[in-house]
Amino acid sequence: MMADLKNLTLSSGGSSRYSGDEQVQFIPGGSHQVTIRSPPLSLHLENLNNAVHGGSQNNLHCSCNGATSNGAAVCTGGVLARKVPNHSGASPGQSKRPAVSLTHLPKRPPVDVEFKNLAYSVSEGRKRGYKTILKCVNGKFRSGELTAIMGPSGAGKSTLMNVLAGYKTSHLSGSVLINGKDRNLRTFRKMSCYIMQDDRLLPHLTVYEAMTVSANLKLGKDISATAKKVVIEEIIETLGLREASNTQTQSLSGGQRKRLSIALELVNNPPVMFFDEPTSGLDSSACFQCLSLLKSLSRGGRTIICTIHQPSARLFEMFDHLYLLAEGQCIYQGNVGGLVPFLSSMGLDCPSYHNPADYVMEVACGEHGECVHKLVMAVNNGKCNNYQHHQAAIAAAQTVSNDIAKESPQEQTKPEGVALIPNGVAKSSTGTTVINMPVSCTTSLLDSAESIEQKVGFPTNGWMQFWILLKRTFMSQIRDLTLTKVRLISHIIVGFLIGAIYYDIGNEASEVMSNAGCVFFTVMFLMFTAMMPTILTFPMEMSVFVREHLNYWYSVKAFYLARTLADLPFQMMYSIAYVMIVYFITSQPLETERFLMYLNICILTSLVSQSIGLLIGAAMSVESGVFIGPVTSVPIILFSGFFVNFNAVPKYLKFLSYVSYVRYGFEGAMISVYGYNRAKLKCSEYYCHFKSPTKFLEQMAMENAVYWVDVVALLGFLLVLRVAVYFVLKLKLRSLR
Ligand SMILES: Nc1ncnc2c1ncn2[C@@H]1O[C@H](COP(=O)(O)OP(=O)(O)OP(=O)(O)O)[C@@H](O)[C@H]1O
Repeated sequence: MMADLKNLTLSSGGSSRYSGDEQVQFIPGGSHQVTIRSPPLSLHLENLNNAVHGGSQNNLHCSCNGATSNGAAVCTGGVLARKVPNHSGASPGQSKRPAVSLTHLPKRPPVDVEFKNLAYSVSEGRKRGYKTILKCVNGKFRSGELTAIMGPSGAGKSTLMNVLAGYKTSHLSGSVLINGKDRNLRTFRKMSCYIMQDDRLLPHLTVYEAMTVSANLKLGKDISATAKKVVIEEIIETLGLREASNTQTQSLSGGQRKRLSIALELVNNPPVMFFDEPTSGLDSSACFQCLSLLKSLSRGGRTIICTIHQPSARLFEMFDHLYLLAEGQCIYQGNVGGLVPFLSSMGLDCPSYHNPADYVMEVACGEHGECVHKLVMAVNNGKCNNYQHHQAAIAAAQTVSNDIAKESPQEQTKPEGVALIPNGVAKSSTGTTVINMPVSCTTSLLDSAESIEQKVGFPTNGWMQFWILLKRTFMSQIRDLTLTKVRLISHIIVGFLIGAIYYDIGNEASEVMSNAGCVFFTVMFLMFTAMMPTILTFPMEMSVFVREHLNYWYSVKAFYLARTLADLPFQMMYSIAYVMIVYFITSQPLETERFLMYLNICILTSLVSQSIGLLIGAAMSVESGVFIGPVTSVPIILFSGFFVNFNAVPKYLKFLSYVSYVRYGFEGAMISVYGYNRAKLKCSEYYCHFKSPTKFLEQMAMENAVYWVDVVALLGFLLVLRVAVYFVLKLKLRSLR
């Protein structure tokens, strides 16, 4: 079908106002039908062409020939045929949706990123020393350009991008210059963003809620709520997320997730945007849309840098600038069009009809001989200097326009069954391919008069960050079925089950051992139900935290405090539900004081367990955590005082009893029900050895135990573990550098 499209040439003409009703249908060979929504005439030709085809691969020069009349031109076999009106409900008098453009984003200056003699190594252990990943590379990524960093697997693409984004700072030599000046990492991190390959989003927030959190955190309190709303609306509209704005992120498609990731970062209008493999996991149509969006962003004056593996010829041509790496060295840098001539000049002729991106990857992998060294030398000797400047950059600098692809007003009147995707291609149920042209193109996003020097620090103060994150975490928890409803229900069901098993034994002298088992099970149950879900869920929250923190949304402190506090009421609710059911069904002493003591110790035990879950979740992956969590619990349980009497533990192992927090939980719970001179128990058998609760406590080696000591010990564990988690988070962030 693309071959047929090559002959289609529409030339510009008509009135100066885009009616929103025009469409040209093209039927090559009669089997396919392409509907091209016409753009406003003010649209830059190149942008238009790029947005539709990502370059000139098919030599399709689209402009609007007669497209201003209320009709459609139908081409059969490449010949324009009769125009038919777009009758999909648009009446002449119908009010049109105004073209939406990003006019309300904060003004930012254009930023060029340059690097000189950049070398980066990683330690491979004491014996093996350092491995050099980047070997003295130089380059410059300009504003207004869409730059691709390409190279074979392991060439150092991600490393170069991480270094430029400021995510890797140790074992680094050389310099990174921002608009010709040495990079100040803190200010640079504020003016750039990094969109990772895997879209790390909180699953239970809707698109709009996620955008609101981003705007509240990134725009600060100087901007009013109304202004923030305008920014959010604009971005949602512009990135084609309007229909999904009330959809939870877990239900978004791959392309929508990618666009949301971009939208979240676009809120404060960063002049530099890094993308790690933005097209991975997307189908060819979504890849095209994604790159069209990136290209549009670059045309707004931004510096867009992305790593990409092996783009199709169509996608490859969408890039303005190419930076090729092989074995940690640069083998080409310059505009995309210059690649083939450069390789030719080096005796490497790309065959006709061969994707240059494929060819250069073969070259970089050594499939055409050992030529990497030769290319590196040529680049170092300035042989690619002729291919440095790209027409697009110059055009962008002149127009400084934001031509982010937009839904055309026609979308309001789109035929049923046609899924329109802004700035891209959509398939209708009838097999018609619809290409949406951008309609908004005239907004300056970047202000070169702005200084790149900015205030250091987060956009919002610590308390505000804490408050926003607290609300967000709370909302996420409430909506998380597994985390809240299923946990609550399981606590209630198990509570009744245990109640049924140990029914009415709390005041029975002949059942004291069974009752101790009931108390011990309570502590164990609360321990595992608090720890394991945390081990499973916290790593996912961590990945979102890492992305947002590294993109300078908020501090570690604010995140951690909010996460810790948001969890408290839920954890307490589960424990209260379980303890209330079991306590009363099993007929434990009906004294308020004892009940509150029992409940208090159970809640504390569950909070300590949860802290261990946080520690494990913060320090390691889910796979390791689900093994380490239960395994480390074994000695803790063993020395709890239920299986082995404290007095029976060998002296050299006694310290393990002191570090077993379950011991304090179990001891405190036992004292709550049997301590404090509880009256003699009733005996319904001929002889009951433990009629006196004190005697039973002696048997359990708990006669000298003090309830408040257990409480203080558990509080101590809680405090130490929570502080430890904070430092593990900090260390984790440091280890990423
Ligand atoms: N911490 C590390 N320790 C040892 N080697 C490392 C470390 N980080 C990266 N490397 C190595 O550095 C090289 C470059 O890695 P990088 O991830 O930058 O490659 P890449 O070009 O992005 O590859 P891919 O396309 O497969 O993602 C690889 O050989 C990798 O094994």
